[in-house]
Amino acid sequence: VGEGCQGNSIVYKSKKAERFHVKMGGPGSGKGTQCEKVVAKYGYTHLSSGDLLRAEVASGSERGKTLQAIMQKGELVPLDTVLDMIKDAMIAKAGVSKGFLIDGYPREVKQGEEFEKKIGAPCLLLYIDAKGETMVKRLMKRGETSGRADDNEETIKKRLDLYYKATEPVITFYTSRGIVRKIDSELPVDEVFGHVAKAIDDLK
Ligand SMILES: Nc1ccn([C@@H]2O[C@H](COP(=O)(O)OP(=O)(O)OP(=O)(O)O)[C@@H](O)[C@H]2O)c(=O)n1
Ligand SMILES: Nc1nc2c(ncn2[C@@H]2O[C@H](COP(=O)(O)OP(=O)(O)O)[C@@H](O)[C@H]2O)c(=O)[nH]1
Ligand SMILES: [Mg+2]
Repeated sequence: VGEGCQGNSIVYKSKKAERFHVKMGGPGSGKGTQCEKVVAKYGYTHLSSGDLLRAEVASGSERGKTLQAIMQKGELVPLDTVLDMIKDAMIAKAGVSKGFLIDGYPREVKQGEEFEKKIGAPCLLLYIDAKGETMVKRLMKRGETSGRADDNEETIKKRLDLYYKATEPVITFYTSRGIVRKIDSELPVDEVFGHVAKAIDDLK
């Protein structure tokens, strides 16, 4: 789609001057919560790779069954599957979107490289940072009502391990490009959002 700029949230800028923001951070750090607020204020299109995958599972398709087994174990779905879903969702909105907010992708450095080859380079990565113990506490609480098969103690531990091993290096990768804004997510939701909004406004 485009060319341009930088990702735990990443903002991409395309040839058409659309913007692509990427939001990253560990499971339960508050990405989804902050994305909703960004959508309300800036009107960007929110693409959560996890939500796209869960929609495929909910459809009951054969592919969804395979995905569910991977997600229940807290492992990563193959790169091409997620990238194709994001790309299709972006193409569907390309004409009408003010910009894209990509949540929970890339999960590993290789995914980031493929995203740039097929879609474009981001110009802002919002890194929503919370402590491991905070993320576990939030996810256990969310699990009381989320109905998500992966919000249980055993899978949460695996998701966190994989986050530190595979996903944190993505942040290091984009830090070297100077597009990362680290946001402290231990603060109350509205204060976190104040910092998120400032990072986005600073791009303008
Ligand atoms: N790019 C992605 C996004 C998600 N997943 C799979 O979907 C699960 C849930 O992803 P997501 O909804 O992004 O959850 P988390 O970031 O772990 O937590 P949260 O919903 O709280 O953001 C992951 O554990 C993983 O199995 C994946 O493989 N690749
Ligand atoms: N105390 C507190 N809780 C939060 C904050 N952000 C999110 N949460 C809660 O933490 C849980 C995980 O948040 P979510 O947005 O789903 O995180 P994600 O996994 O990164 O997408 C939810 O139950 C939220 O209500 C925050 O800034 N402060
Ligand atoms: Mg989420």
